[in-house]
Amino acid sequence: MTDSIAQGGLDTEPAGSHPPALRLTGVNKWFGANHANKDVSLTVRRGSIHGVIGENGAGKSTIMSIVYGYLRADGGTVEVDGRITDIRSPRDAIAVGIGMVHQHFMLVDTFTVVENVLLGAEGGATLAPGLGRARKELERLEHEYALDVDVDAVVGDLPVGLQQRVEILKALYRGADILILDEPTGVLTPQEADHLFRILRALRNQGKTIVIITHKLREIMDLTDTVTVMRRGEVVANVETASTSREQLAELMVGRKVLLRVDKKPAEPGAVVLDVRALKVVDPTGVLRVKEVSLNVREGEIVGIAGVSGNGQSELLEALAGILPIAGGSVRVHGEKISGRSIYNPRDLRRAGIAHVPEDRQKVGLVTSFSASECAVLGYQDDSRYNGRILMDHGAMLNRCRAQMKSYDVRPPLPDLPAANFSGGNQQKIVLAREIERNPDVLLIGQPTRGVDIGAIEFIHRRLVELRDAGKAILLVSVELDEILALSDRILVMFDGHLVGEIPAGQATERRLGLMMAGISEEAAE
Ligand SMILES: Nc1ncnc2c1ncn2[C@@H]1O[C@H](COP(=O)(O)OP(=O)(O)OP(=O)(O)O)[C@@H](O)[C@H]1O
Repeated sequence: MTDSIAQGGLDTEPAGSHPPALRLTGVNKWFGANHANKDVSLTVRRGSIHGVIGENGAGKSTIMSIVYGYLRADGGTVEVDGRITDIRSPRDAIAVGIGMVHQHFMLVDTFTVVENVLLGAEGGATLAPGLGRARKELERLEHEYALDVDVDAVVGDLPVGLQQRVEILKALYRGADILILDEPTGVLTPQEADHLFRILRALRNQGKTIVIITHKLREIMDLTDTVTVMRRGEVVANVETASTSREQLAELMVGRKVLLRVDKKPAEPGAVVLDVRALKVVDPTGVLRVKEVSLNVREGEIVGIAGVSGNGQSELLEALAGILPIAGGSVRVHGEKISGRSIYNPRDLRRAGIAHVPEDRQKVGLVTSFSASECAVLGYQDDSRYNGRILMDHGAMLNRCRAQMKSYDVRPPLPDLPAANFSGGNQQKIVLAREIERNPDVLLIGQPTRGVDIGAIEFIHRRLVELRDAGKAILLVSVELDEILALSDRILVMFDGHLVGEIPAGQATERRLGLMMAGISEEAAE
């Protein structure tokens, strides 16, 4: 390990230089017996972009929640601009110039951008005299950092990427010099992510300091100046980005070498298992989202659906999983028609051999107030293995959950912990374990590795390929082109509710897919 990688290796300050924007020294945090942050020390230079990476549950969100005053540390110091600061609440954090953009935005949908920004800020949203001044200041900030936000728009009408920029605007308006972003690209399309990075670079160039938590090594390499790597609550490295590589960071994160590509042999597809014809799906607001889509998935193949989010692929998956009603067309599994019943019931689908890993694990995949062991049998409650004659067999559920936690390396391996208390990636593993371990004939899987760390991605991808090699049919929806390219044997591209093309995996390139995803034919792009 080189000197620059040693812990605290970036901590040297030449005499006479500015103090760092942020310095943490020996910060500890316990949740009961769980030591979530162990003597965490890191330094962030003023006017730099600093990345924080680490496996799921490594303690990244916890340490940043301490900096922002959501959590109290059990020891250690936080210095802002060279001064030890006691941050007891987000209000204290804002007062010393720290802003935070969360994964789940904290905006009022029915308010305009200006109103949202003023909400909770000095004076409040209803003080009319402040409104005019605030609008001017917001317009100035919006313009200075090219945020492209209409300050009079109603927030609920804005796409996710713009809502995120409203959060940035809000933090800047409150005087943030240090901006912390927790997995900001998890919910963005690639285009939105590019825009966000341009904004972050502009902020840095104006002297702001950015701390970004992400799982994506490509983002770390493209964007950051320095990186902190965490593992199991500890800092294992503080490095200059220019002196490291994706491979080295992956190894530091996971503690072993990680395969950054999927190792798989060519598919040997068999008979058609899932056969979808002229499927139409209308969303709950009455909009036709899937427009006569036909596709099939055979035994032993992974079919990937690529597309910019919002083009109907999520609704397609949800309809096949029985969550959204089918407005037209047919779905057959092993030749037997399963659509068109009066009640389209997810339980019937499970009986037909379909398993589903939904895109939104928190809303659909789990009940976050339930324990992990309850979540591990969700949807399979009538299985005789867990269902006693009157009540659920708690012992059997615990054993099942423990076994799944072991084979999927869920941390912490505590079946009684509420699902809400697991980190995002570990929640995802709980859902995956439940659905994959059923050994389904058809697996419908949406965004399988969203928010999941690199070691777990390797694991999940390997599991999916094993399932394929065992002759199962897998339909994958992902907005991550890397993931689609790495896993799929055939790739279908969806645009505006239609399938606009099919490419065998060997012939797919990012450029070709990107054009099709944007609705541009290859001839037109030549
Ligand atoms: N409110 C809480 N109560 C109990 N344990 C918690 C709580 N919040 C976090 N933890 C635990 O603390 C540890 C660190 O979690 P944290 O969310 O900081 O991880 P992370 O590195 O941000 O993970 P991810 O990448 O999955 O978001 C985990 O073991 C987690 O289960």
